[in-house]
Parts: sequence; C-alpha cells; structure tokens
Amino acid sequence: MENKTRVAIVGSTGYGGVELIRLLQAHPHAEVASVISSSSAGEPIAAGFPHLSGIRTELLDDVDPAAIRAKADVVFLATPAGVASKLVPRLLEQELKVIDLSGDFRLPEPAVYEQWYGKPAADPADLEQATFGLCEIYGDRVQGTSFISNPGCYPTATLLGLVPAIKAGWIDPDSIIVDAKSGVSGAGRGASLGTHYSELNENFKAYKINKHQHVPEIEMVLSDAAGRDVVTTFTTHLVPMTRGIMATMYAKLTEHRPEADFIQLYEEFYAGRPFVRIRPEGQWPATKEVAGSNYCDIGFAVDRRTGRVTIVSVIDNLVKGAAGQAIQNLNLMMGWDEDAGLRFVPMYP
Ligand SMILES: NC(=O)C1=CN([C@@H]2O[C@H](COP(=O)(O)OP(=O)(O)OC[C@H]3O[C@@H](n4cnc5c(N)ncnc54)[C@H](OP(=O)(O)O)[C@@H]3O)[C@@H](O)[C@H]2O)C=CC1
Ligand SMILES: CC(=O)N[C@@H](CCC(=O)OP(=O)(O)O)C(=O)O
Repeated sequence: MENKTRVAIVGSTGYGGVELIRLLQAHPHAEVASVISSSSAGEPIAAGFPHLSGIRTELLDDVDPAAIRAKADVVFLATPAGVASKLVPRLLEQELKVIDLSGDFRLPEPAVYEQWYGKPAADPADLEQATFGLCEIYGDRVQGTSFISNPGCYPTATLLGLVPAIKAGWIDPDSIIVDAKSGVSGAGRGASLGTHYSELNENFKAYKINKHQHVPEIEMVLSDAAGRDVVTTFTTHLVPMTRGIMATMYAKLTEHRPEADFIQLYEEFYAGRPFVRIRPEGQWPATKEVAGSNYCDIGFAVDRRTGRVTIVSVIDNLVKGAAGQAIQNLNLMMGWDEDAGLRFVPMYP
C-alpha cells in the first residue's frame, strides 16, 4: 500500500484550517499528521469542533518547526496576515514543503504589501522563493516547487472570470469594474462587531471600497495578462450567508461579440482543467451551485446597447477560495492528478 504524504496544518482551529481537515480526510495520497494551534496546544481538536467528534481524536500540537518536521512533509498555513512572513523561513529551513493560504507571500513588492495590508512585509529573499499558485493560470509553474502562496478568495473568482477575455484582447483592461460579494465565513472564525448576527442578518453592506487588500493581487495578474499595467475598480460586499463569493465584472468590449463567442473562448482556455465550468448562453451561476466544492462557475451577458460584457463568476470561498485550491496546489506540486481528493459534487440545496 502507498505511504501517504504526511501533512501538518498551522491554524487548524480556524475556518480555512478546519476545511483543510475536512477535505484531506478523503485524500488518496495525503493524510493529516499534525493539527497545530498557537493558543490551544494540548486540547483535543474536536473540543472546539464537535463536528469532528469520532473522526479526529488527536490533540492540537504547538507551533514548533522541528516537531512539525518530525511528523510531516508538507505544512499548510491557514493563519492571519503577518504570521506566515515570520514562520515560513523557519519551516523552509527544516526542508518542509509549504503552502500558505494568507496574503503574506502573494505580492512580490514589500512596499505594496505594506501599503495594502498595513503590516511589515516578508523578507525579500523569502518572497522570491514563493510561487503564486492560481492553478488554472500559473499551474505549470507549481509542479516540483516547494513553497506555494495560495491566491486570495476574491482574486480567484475575479481572475478566472477575466483573464481569458483580457488575454484575447476582447475587453478594454482600463474599463473593468469588479463588484464582489462574500459570505461571512470569508472573515474567519473570530467574532467581530461587523460580523455578529444582528449586524448581518437581513443586512447587505459594502466594505473596504478602493482599499481592499486584494486590489494589488488582482491588478498584478490582470497586468500580467494584458502585458501592461492595469488598474481596476473593486468593491466588496458582505452577504448574510455562510459560504460563497460572487464576482460580477463589467468591461467595455473592444468590438462586439455575442455570448457564444465568450463561451467558446473560455471553454477552449479552460479545456482539460477540471474545476472551471462555463454556463450556457442565458444562464448565470449562483453560489449554491458550487457550495462545498472546488468549482468556479462562469457565465456571460453581452449588452449591444452599452457595448459591455457582464461576467459572473462564483466560488465557495473556503474551498476554491482557500482550502480546496491549496489542495489542488499540493496535487500539482507533488505531480498527482490535479483533482485528487477534490472530486466531489457541490452540496445542493
Ligand atoms: N476564510 C476564507 O474564506 C479565506 C481565508 N483566507 C486566508 O486564510 C487565512 C486563514 O483564514 P481563516 O481560517 O478564515 O481565519 P481564522 O481566523 O478562522 O483562523 C486563523 C487561525 O490562525 C491561528 N493563529 C492566529 N495567530 C497565530 C499565530 N501567531 N501563529 C500560529 N497560528 C495562529 C488561530 O488559531 P490558534 O489561536 O489556535 O493558533 C486561528 O484559528 C487568513 O490569512 C485568511 O485571510 C484566504 C482565502 C479565503
Ligand atoms: C468577508 C471577508 O471579510 N472577507 C475577507 C477575506 C480575507 C482574506 O481572505 O484575506 P487574504 O486573502 O488577504 O488573506 C476580507 O474581505 O478581508
């Protein structure tokens, strides 16, 4: 029988970490060997997550790179911004493979990170070692590497919806407006005024307009696709639901093209990629249609009157936006099937 690759999860008591545990439970080539907490080491993981009772019976381990190396070959970090920048160098020293779910290693320029995250950036020498793992766009770079920076949730939905049209020259990169909405689990497990029940229930609000930390990540990839600098308008909203992101993108067409052309372009661009599904003409995806799965579903509407295309892209923020794409990156890194352990049907209804 195959020896499974042993995996450790730092931040396993958060939403991204516990979703990694759920998804890795059925992975054919990897197994969770250590669940790690900076604040509750020695406690059973199931004490804070009763849904894991009888499934994960182990105690939480401390954050100790040498002890992690003794138990695991690969480490996922599902920790708040500012943790990975300090911890990753110590994990790489132990010759561990690392997949970081935070924003600490996504932006190559330290000054850009400091401007948008308001925290000290990682060391430039460490930043250089990271590969940005937006699987469907940069997956070829991931194979055989040992340190992956997993993309943000909003950038994943946005960029998978925009990159093919930008690369084809079908939309004006300067005209893009991204209107994005997220479920509340995107904000993590910690309680806060903005996310408690009576603030959110029956409510719908915009936040961080023109200030969101995902703006430079989105612009970095759009600029790469366009071959020149691109800036964009990006507005995020909080929706009173648990999971899901919908990014609705508006852009000016460089010349008129019907929906059928977009559908064909995107089908060809994502051919052979298991997790992007293109909707037929006149149909647009809903968040529930990808919930609990690693899919990104995309639909189009062309408006001849305004000369604009509307692109609708949905993901589950905790799966394709975090833990699922991180496992997809593990699969690519290790040379396994891209969809190993991720072939499940969305939860519906
Ligand atoms: N939620 C989402 O949809 C997405 C999240 N992300 C990113 O993934 C990361 C994790 O997010 P999420 O799971 O939602 O966040 P949570 O707040 O739910 O969990 C973060 C976990 O990090 C641990 N932690 C805090 N400080 C430290 C530290 N100094 N050292 C080690 N561990 C620490 C905490 O556990 P403990 O106290 O037990 O150590 C906590 O449970 C973040 O960077 C987030 O931005 C990215 C994409 C989507
Ligand atoms: C709903 C909600 O609050 N979402 C979070 C997503 C945070 C996140 O994933 O941050 P990084 O990708 O930068 O790590 C936000 O908008 O800040």
